Amino acid sequence: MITNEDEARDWLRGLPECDDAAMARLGLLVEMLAQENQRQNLVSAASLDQVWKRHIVDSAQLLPHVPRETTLPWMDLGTGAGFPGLVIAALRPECEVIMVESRNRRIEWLDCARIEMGLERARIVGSRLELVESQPCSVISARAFAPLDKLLALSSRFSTSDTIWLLPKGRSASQELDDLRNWRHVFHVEQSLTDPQAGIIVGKLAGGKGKTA
Ligand SMILES: C[S@@+](CC[C@H](N)C(=O)[O-])C[C@H]1O[C@@H](n2cnc3c(N)ncnc32)[C@H](O)[C@@H]1O
Repeated sequence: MITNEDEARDWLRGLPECDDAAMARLGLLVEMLAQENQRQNLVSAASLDQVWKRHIVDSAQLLPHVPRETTLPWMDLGTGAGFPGLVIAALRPECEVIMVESRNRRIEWLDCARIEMGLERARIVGSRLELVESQPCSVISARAFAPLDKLLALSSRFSTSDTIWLLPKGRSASQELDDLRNWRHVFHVEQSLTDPQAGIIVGKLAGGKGKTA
């Protein structure tokens, strides 16, 4: 278990994706986030003191659940301050990472951070998710975006039967799975990949799109 910022950075350096350039991109993100947080409330002040552990590692821990050969796009829903989308893009800059965000100031921040970090293949889609054109994605992630049933209803149209859904839910993970209603029989949690400690729900939708709620 990671207890402090040094351990968080050490954990990151252990990832196969985390070379010096990736670490530099993440360092830049942390610096820019601290500055921008004085202008707009991107993350809580308390979590900014532990930004490597609470946000960077919390985002990066999704990567080991995606086989390296997976052909992306990776779509991140409600990216907000950049989590997990910007962290994934910093660690896999060769991949197309699509970040969907609806709030104007956050869209501006995400685009500015993307440019400063040199993430040419990452894309910010500044729109409500409901209005985004459908396209199949290999990975769909969402942190603190919506309860599971609503999240699946909003975004199943981006899923195929191979799409890996990565949903960091923390302590509410098992409760959210218990509360699944409309999607209970089509959303399959890949038990072998479920990490109860981190509270990440890893799953697939049977037949791609499930039942519309
Ligand atoms: C609680 S924040 C979480 C941000 C980030 N994923 C994180 O974990 O730090 C949820 C974000 O989703 C965005 N959002 C909410 N509803 C949305 C929608 N329908 N389409 C796109 N973005 C949305 C909000 O503007 C906000 O930035």
